[in-house]
Amino acid sequence: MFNIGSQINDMSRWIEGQARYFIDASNYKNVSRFINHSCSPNLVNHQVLVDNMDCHRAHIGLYASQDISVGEELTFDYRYELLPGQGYSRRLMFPNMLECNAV
Ligand SMILES: C[S@@+](CC[C@H](N)C(=O)[O-])C[C@H]1O[C@@H](n2cnc3c(N)ncnc32)[C@H](O)[C@@H]1O
Repeated sequence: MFNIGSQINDMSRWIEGQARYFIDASNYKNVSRFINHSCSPNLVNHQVLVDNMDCHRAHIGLYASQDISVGEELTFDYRYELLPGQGYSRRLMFPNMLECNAV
């Protein structure tokens, strides 16, 4: 059996401490590169293990957090941080750009 909890904690250490992995869309990208930031987004992100249980290869999945109308812009919160055992809290992915008044 795999210990998912410890793998998730490993992932939080990358992000909180010496992050060894990041997503760079300069060479390989998908449609998610067009999604803008919002402080009140209609998408949330979760790590998703695809094909294997290796958290080093986790995908970032974007999921609707509410009903979304046809033609409505999709947005997610760029502020993102994993905390051990707590899912995610917030950290600016683009620190110079986007501040939200509400935390
Ligand atoms: C992943 S891209 C999003 C798609 C981009 N707006 C485009 O048209 O290709 C991230 C960049 O979009 C811009 N951006 C994203 N959200 C924004 C927002 N809420 N307000 C202003 N600019 C935003 C910033 O320039 C940011 O570096």
